[in-house]
Amino acid sequence: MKTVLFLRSQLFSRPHFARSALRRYSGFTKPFTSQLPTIYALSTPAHQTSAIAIIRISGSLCKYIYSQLVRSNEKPPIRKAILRNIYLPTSFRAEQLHRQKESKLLLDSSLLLYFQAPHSFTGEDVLELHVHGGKAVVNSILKAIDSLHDRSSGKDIRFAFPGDFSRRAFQNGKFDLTQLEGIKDLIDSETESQRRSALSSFNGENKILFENWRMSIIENMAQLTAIIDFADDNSQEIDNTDQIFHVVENNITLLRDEIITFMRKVEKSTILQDGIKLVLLGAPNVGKSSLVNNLTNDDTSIVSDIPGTTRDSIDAMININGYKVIICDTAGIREQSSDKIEKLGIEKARKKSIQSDLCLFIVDPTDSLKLVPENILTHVLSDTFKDKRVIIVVNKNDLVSSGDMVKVVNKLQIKFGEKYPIVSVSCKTKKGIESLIETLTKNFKCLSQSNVDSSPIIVSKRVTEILKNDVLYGLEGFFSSKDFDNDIVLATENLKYAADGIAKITGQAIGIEDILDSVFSKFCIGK
Ligand SMILES: Nc1nc2c(ncn2[C@@H]2O[C@H](COP(=O)(O)OP(=O)(O)OP(=O)(O)O)[C@@H](O)[C@H]2O)c(=O)[nH]1
Repeated sequence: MKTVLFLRSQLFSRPHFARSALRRYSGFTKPFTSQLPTIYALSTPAHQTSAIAIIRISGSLCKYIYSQLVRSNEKPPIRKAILRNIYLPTSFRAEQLHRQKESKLLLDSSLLLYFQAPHSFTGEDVLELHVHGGKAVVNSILKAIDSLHDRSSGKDIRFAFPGDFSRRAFQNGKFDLTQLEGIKDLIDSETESQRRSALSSFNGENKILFENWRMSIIENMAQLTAIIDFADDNSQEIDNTDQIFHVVENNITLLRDEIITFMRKVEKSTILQDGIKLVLLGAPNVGKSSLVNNLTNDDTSIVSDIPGTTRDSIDAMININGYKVIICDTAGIREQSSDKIEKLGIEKARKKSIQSDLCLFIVDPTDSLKLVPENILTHVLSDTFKDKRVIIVVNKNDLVSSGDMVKVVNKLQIKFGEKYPIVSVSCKTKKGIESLIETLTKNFKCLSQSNVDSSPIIVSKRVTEILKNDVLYGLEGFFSSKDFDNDIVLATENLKYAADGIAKITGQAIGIEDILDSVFSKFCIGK
């Protein structure tokens, strides 16, 4: 019976911290973080001059700070922007008075916004100062807030640590960890596709999904626990133990498959964060560097009519139609090269093209005899290139007639078959560049999405590791209990391991301080 009690207590008594931390703050009690110091930080980039800079303050001393800075006993209006003069606070002024003769030292005239707990990002009182973005203005106001710290009179005010505001939002149940990581990803997004893929975490879609998974595991654990209960209770019999186990097994199989599909989607989407590796390959002088420059709108590569100008691979991070792309211009591959450095460059070009996600093979149609050099044909048709995405780009279409272009395309189709799309462009006139970008975008979509309709999903490395090492590990452990004659206790233990894993992801687990430290240390100050 001991086992049953153990399982039940594990099953039905949720971690106290998790329950209290995630319970939506009702507004009738103080925020869970009310005992913590009031924090402040510059929430816009530091050490930069801008029209406006935003200083954010969160905690129970917001109103006090407000009254000291505006030198008024009025209450700040809630969620209403107001223009106020900001002065050096009295405490600070006292030590400065011998230098400054004015009775009120004006620091700035700023827009102020006050959010009353719990209706703020952190769940605490929050005061935002939209000050003029000069370094001196910002520094003087930060110093002024700092001067109000006086622990002896209970005025505990300190500069925020990285991720402090988000941590409080989590502690007050405003967001779960996946949502906060989503906000971080959203802020870090450099391209449109990254922004879109951060949304599933940010808008709470993933949170709901993970919670459903956890509830499903717990429900199945409950069914198994019932078997243990009945088995121990001699007065009742349970004949269909195997049947119940079978139902649970089916449920867990479906869940495991769902999690694996989710992880595949995430894996595909990571390419959006890392950048799609696009390599340009071709004989010397076909226009590789010109194409890089056309796609980047920049002079990233040196363009010259001397064959072999690019002797090494050049990487550049560019944004093509909302996708982060690491474009690599390589040394032109030619059969005979006596130059040692050029030879090394050619070898590197081959390697880079093998490691790429997508390869653009550029050809020059003006010399149909040298259209596809033998060594390049062998390379592209080799086994290492078997599953590679390749687009054949016929450059310099301004130099050939449309009739000749048809012949060139036919010739390419004979050599490569119908496997690769062929796009004709001119880096000189820009004709066809739009259509090439369209073809590229279609390929980027396929590379980053499991199917065209599904949106890419980005979750943190922390989440994928827990899904793999805890959740799937626990579920696999459940299946292995079959080898032990459907050992129900072992099966339930494994399911619990998986459920606890999900609790770690969302932040519902006991002893999550370490997890919190690791998550929020990656945030910036002021976030
Ligand atoms: N007419 C015309 N000339 C082009 C076009 N694209 C490139 N060129 C010219 O072709 C020459 C070679 O261009 P690059 O871009 O340096 O060629 P590359 O393939 O990078 O050359 P390597 O560095 O030798 O491998 C330059 O003189 C370019 O101006 C085009 O579309 N039309």
